Amino acid sequence: MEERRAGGFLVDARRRAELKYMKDMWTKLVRAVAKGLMVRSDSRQVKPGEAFVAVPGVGVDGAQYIPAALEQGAEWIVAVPGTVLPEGAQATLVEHENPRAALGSLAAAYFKTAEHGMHMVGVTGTNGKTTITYMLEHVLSANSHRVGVIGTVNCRWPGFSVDSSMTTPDCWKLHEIIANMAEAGVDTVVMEVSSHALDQDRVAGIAFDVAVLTNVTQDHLDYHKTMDAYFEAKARLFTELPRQAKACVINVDDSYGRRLAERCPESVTYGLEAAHQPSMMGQMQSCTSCGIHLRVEHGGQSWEIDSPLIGLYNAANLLAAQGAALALGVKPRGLKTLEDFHGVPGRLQRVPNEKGLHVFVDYAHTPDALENVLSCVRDLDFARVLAVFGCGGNRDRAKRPLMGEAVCRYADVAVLTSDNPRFEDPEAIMADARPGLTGCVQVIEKVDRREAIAAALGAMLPDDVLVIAGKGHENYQEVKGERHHFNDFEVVKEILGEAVTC
Ligand SMILES: CC(=O)N[C@H]1[C@@H](OP(=O)(O)OP(=O)(O)OC[C@H]2O[C@@H](n3ccc(=O)[nH]c3=O)[C@H](O)[C@@H]2O)O[C@H](CO)[C@@H](O)[C@@H]1O[C@H](C)C(=O)N[C@@H](C)C(=O)N[C@H](CCC(=O)O)C(=O)O
Ligand SMILES: Nc1ncnc2c1ncn2[C@@H]1O[C@H](COP(=O)(O)OP(=O)(O)OP(=O)(O)O)[C@@H](O)[C@H]1O
Ligand SMILES: N[C@H](CCC[C@H](N)C(=O)O)C(=O)O
Repeated sequence: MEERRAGGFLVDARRRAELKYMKDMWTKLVRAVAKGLMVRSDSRQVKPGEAFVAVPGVGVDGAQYIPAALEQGAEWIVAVPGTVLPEGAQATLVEHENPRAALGSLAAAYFKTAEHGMHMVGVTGTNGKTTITYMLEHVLSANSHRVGVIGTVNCRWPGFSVDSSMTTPDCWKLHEIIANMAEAGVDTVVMEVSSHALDQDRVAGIAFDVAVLTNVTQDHLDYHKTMDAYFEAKARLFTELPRQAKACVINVDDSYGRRLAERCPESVTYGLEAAHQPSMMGQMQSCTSCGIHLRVEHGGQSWEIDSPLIGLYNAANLLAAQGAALALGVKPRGLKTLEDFHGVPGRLQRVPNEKGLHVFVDYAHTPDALENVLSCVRDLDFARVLAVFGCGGNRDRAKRPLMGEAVCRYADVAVLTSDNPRFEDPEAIMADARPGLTGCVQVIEKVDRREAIAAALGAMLPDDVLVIAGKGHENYQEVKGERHHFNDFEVVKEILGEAVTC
């Protein structure tokens, strides 16, 4: 047998022939998919003649469903090297080191993703993704782009909107949405890219023109285990070919942002702190309950933005949106349209009421977000700060006491309750958060979220402010796999005995 040394390994002729065969089969499969062959990653959906990609899942290995896919009539199986099809199987096996990435390539071939010629913008980071996508949609639409948005709240384009169940949809679905957007005449897609999605190659097959990093603070350690692994998942959007974006917009006020910027020397770096020498520098002229007045310097030019949004973190979000818009060719004078941007549903959204109470609904569900939103209202002209919060079940347990600490630091009254307990015991989740509340001025605990909101409203005095955190736009409470209708905004209005008008 002929043997040759290659890259330090012994490669025999048979293996080389096998590799060539696999490459040919892969090319044949991609061609067939480009012509309309359907690909499934769920065996239950396979129809005769189709292809099945066996994805090594987080919970279960898709390879165990190969026999089921064959029974359903799959004629192509894509699986990791070393997979053996059951005896007598008629299907063609195509080996791929990374079936999730293979699924992305096949989806791109099926939906002709690269041919649409759309601008693709990906926004990642622990907090601020949704806010920035809304800002970008606003400024780009005002500058003659036809924008489609994919994110936590919904997936939308002019004349169409559907609620989301995930921040970043599964790979095949994502390519399908992009194809639908192209058909509807969208020229720019602005999407949130979660760390889960990056880790699971849900954005495989998509070439980003612009990538934005907002910040990396504690969340999702149940999944990523360490902050470093969490950061590396996010970094894939910026540094890993072929996902690598052409223009990178990075927040260097954040320490992980600074780390990422070192790996992306050409990036637009933004920040509010001169010490970090951002290429796009924001200088706060004022930040009050009336809004933000921001001066921006970039590329030898400077301009000012007067935004009705409140909170220092929104100044950072405005910088991110501007950096991405500039990268897409918007001129500084076109950025002025951000002054008419009035906010995102469920993000520091006021609940107007006849009693004149200062009540806000917000989506803060991480320690950093709570810190940001509560410090923001603390600095405004209210008397006491009251905060209702809970921690999500089947998510990062380690963030729970830290969320409590963040609330304790800024709230005079902390109201601990439930927020999507999922498959966990809500009382046990509250017990995890409780240690963070030691030393709080006043703590109220109510496992039932409606009762918690009622208690907080009942404890309010006229000049107080109440932030109901964690659910934002969500209209459900998820318990044991079931979503029960629940919306903080509506619940406040119901408790106050008022009709919901917006
Ligand atoms: C924990 C997690 O992230 N799970 C994601 C993961 O699922 P998985 O790998 O565990 O899939 P699995 O259920 O084990 O199945 C493995 C494979 O076997 C296949 N299968 C399964 C059963 C069967 O009979 N036949 C069959 O072929 C499945 O179709 C799958 O391809 O891969 C799936 C496909 O992409 C995702 O839908 C799924 O997201 C679940 C639903 C989820 O809730 N994820 C959350 C945590 C999430 O991703 N959240 C982020 C937002 C985070 C944030 O920033 O706040 C998001 O982007 O939404
Ligand atoms: N730049 C920011 N830095 C820190 N906190 C922020 C920032 N922007 C928004 N927040 C806080 O985080 C909450 C969630 O904001 P947003 O929905 O924009 O983030 P997200 O990254 O999309 O969150 P998710 O990944 O859970 O969908 C807001 O309600 C606010 O409390
Ligand atoms: N995308 C986030 C949303 C959390 C929202 C909050 N209400 C919760 O349930 O913890 C997650 O799935 O972790």
